[in-house]
Amino acid sequence: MSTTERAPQSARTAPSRGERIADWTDGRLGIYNFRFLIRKVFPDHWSFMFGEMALYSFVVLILTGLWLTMFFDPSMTETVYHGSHTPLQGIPMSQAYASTIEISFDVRGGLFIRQLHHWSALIMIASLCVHTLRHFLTGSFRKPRELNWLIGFTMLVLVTLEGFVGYSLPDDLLSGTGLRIAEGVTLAIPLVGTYLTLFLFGGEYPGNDVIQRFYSFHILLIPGIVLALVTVHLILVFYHKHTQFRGPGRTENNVVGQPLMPHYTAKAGGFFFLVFGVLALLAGIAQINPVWTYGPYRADQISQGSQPDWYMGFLEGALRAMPAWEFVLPGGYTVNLAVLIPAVVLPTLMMMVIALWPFLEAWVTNDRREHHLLDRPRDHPTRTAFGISFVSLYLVLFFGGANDVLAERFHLSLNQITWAVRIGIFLVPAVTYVVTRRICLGLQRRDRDKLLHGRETGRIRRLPHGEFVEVHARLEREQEYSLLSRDVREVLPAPEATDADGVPNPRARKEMLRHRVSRWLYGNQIPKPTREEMRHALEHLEPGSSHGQISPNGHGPASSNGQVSSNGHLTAGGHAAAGERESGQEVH
Ligand code: HEM
Ligand code: HEM
Repeated sequence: MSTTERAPQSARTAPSRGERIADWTDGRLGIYNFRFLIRKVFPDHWSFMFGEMALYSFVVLILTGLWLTMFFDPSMTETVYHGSHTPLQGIPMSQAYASTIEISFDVRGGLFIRQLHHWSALIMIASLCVHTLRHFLTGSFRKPRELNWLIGFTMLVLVTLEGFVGYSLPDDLLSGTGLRIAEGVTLAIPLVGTYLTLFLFGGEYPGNDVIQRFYSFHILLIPGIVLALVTVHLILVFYHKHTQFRGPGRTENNVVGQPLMPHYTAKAGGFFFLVFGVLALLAGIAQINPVWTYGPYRADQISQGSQPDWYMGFLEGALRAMPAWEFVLPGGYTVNLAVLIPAVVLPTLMMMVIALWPFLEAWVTNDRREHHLLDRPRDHPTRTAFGISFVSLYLVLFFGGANDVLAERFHLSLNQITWAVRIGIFLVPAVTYVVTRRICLGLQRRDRDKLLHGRETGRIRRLPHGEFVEVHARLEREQEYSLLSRDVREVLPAPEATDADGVPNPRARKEMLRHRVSRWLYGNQIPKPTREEMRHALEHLEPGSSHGQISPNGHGPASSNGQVSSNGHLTAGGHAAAGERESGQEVH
């Protein structure tokens, strides 16, 4: 029985308008059940902002794209230009091109919105590349995020395609040149190439349909799929919770950061306007895709010196570097290696490597644990070296795509540049791989050194026999803890060819392969100092300044900037509680 007496009707205050609205909405949508989201915790790290940048650019793309649909006419029907841009007066062109010129010169704010749309596309794809690289280098793709990695990867491919389809729409000379290449590449795909070309172009190139078809893909199909995938992607980020870098108070079982309301929402909101502002500034002052200078597409002309958008540069470079190889199969079927290898096989291989890497790593390590703590790139020298050498290959191909511009600007021979690119494709990634790996191992060695020999204090001490030495002090406990908590993977043991009874091991070949790949990934690492080594080292080091104690269970001191853990508790003194993931238990 309740002992609380009901307040008289007159003493109860009437619910405010806000409460009434909240009550009404809750009655229909059950929003009160989602109140736990308010305490959802987001860790803080600058590298997490690239995903947000991509997201905000996507929002700008949708808004500006909607606006452009009101003025753009995706028709290839020929018209004669009579608008306000005098150099094009009286020139026959498609309505798509004429409407793009009209958007640029006659629609109020048109050029700004077109440029905003284009700049957002460039920045979105650039942020996505950095976003992908950061996930790769920190190992955030490991269990349970493999599926989210695949979803992200699909979006990367789709958004790149969306960009290409987008800048094909204005039907100017540059877009037509790109479309001509796309047609050649589609035709070179064995078996299905001709059918695909027919589907895209509706007949002999350039046909009358391609712009109309690309338009449907561009404004409906691709953005629709990307929007759906982004939603699932973000729901999964919420569901898995964010990863975080190792540090005091951070474990595989908690998330330390700031809650969604009000901190994260305020920060994310501010960041949206920052991204929007920078994009608007670029659109306002930096010219992009001046289609009126290229002229309308004509099949007997190609655009000279103009370049595709940056994200297509690597494909163009691969095509330009490839020798003109082809052979004819019995029956008269020509296999065009000059196009097939650089534009189909190479990008497919590159994409497969990105998409399947998480599964390769999981298979090699036989690791079925969940990972919520991120690796520092140096702690995985082989993975990091592989990722950076991949980027270097991308860059070589990218510069190869600009071989004509480079030749003209630097007064070099086009053939020499092409040969440099051909050699560079093999040499640069190999050298980058070796150098990056050595740098990572060097950094690991430096970390070990800092742990065992402390940090330099800048204070010189004179010993009784006259020698001068610099005093080394113990690292700060937080840093010491972060360095010591590094996850060192073991190389899988080589399998025995036979068991104790001499029976051959049927899985020996598979296990040997696994052993070799794991040796490649995890072999030759710099070991962490052992407990004994640390104890010995600390006896000789001056005690450093400390902001906390390393707890006996090795969790280290909690962070001291007033952060909360996933269970939303803020512990006394502003220290974060290392609660169990979502369970609300405290470990400390
Ligand atoms: C990831 C999303 C998107 C990307 C990467 C993208 C990219 C592009 C690019 C690079 C262009 C060429 C712009 C230029 O003329 O210089 C373009 C044109 C266009 N886009 Fe998008 N876009 C995206 C989404 C959308 C959406 C959602 C819509 C409509 C709802 C849209 C509508 C248009 C229209 C109408 C044009 C032709 C007008 C023009 O060329 O100025 N876009 N897009
Ligand atoms: C339209 C494209 C994309 C958008 C809007 C997007 C957005 C985001 C955002 C806002 C986050 C949370 C913040 C962060 O960790 O950076 C995130 C996390 C994540 N993204 Fe993406 N992303 C996209 C594409 C990709 C791509 C291309 C990949 C990888 C191939 C990827 C893999 C991931 C993973 C694995 C996470 C979870 C990481 C963690 O919890 O630390 N995403 N994404």
